[in-house]
Amino acid sequence: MSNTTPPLLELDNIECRYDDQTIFKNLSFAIQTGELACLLGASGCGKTTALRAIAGFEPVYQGVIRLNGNMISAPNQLCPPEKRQIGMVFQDYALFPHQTVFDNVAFGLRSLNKVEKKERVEEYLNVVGLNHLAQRYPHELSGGQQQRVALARALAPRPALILLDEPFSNLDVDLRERLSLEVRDILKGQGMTGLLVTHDQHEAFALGDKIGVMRHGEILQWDTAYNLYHEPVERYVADFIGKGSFIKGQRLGVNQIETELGIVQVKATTQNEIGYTVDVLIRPDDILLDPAYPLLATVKQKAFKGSETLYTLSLPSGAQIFSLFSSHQDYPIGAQIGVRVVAEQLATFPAS
Ligand SMILES: Nc1ncnc2c1ncn2[C@@H]1O[C@H](COP(=O)(O)OP(=O)(O)OP(=O)(O)O)[C@@H](O)[C@H]1O
Repeated sequence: MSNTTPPLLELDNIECRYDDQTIFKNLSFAIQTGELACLLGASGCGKTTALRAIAGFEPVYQGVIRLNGNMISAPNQLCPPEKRQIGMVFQDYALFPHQTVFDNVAFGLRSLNKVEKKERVEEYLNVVGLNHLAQRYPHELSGGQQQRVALARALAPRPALILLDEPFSNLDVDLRERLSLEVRDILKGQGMTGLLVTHDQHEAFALGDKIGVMRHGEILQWDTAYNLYHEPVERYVADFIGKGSFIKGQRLGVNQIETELGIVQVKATTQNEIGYTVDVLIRPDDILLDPAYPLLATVKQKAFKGSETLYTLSLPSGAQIFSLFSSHQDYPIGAQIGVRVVAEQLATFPAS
């Protein structure tokens, strides 16, 4: 999408507070039409507060929030939540327990007549694949089905934006991953723009086109899952996203580092001068098993993951790295195996 397209949602230097506690200052990001974005961060970093400010449940003390170019929040100016054209899906589903699935989805459709309402509810129950359960009550549904009803209810009024607040965290791990991919397909199928907040990176990876990693009310990196994983701009992001470890190296050139794993290619940076020691981020998938390679690593731990096994390997210096090998390549603890780096453009950080 061209940079000149105005974003559907724009947060411009937002500040939110609870009494005298500032949760964030100068929070800025934008979401383009049709994009699914995600705020990812540890508990307490301010994700839900940001979502509530966008929904109109929290005032802003500085900055402006715009939806479709229109100001919806500014200091002392708050467009009411029900007038924002924003749908919400909550962690606890928030379905009305004494209403059927049909009536739950019909909740936001008061402006439609009976026939239109029936058509609209059926359309969105169809979208989430639950038309056959229209007359059930929430307690007669599984957690995944309840969350699909909540999604249908949020989508039925055809909002401009949908906000999802940790929507899968009450579900078991398998279902969580399956449902997040399913919800992504549903939202993409509807051309919907969405913002998810979560502390679960797998959920964020499954759903988000763009992910903002937050810490203490600040977005450290707003990027694709691939870039957050392979090209983190901050050490915190490197640690927070995925598995990995750091090994020491000496800079030979702008994009070459000498390490005990050999000379590795890194992203060009002017961060450190030639000869300086840096920390190189090594992800498990950067390491290849190569029996012919002279560098031997010792197996310290192994965790069977089904199709792959995650090995913790110790290098001659004592530094530890992780590596994912096919589960057919089975090595006992204590075995010595040849390994080498296969990745290019590894990320480096000032030595700790
Ligand atoms: N209503 C409130 N009154 C006062 N402080 C609050 C209120 N809601 C949240 N906070 C505080 O604001 C900070 C940010 O909370 P927020 O819920 O936005 O974080 P979060 O990243 O969504 O965390 P979690 O993942 O645990 O939901 C926390 O320190 C929290 O204790």
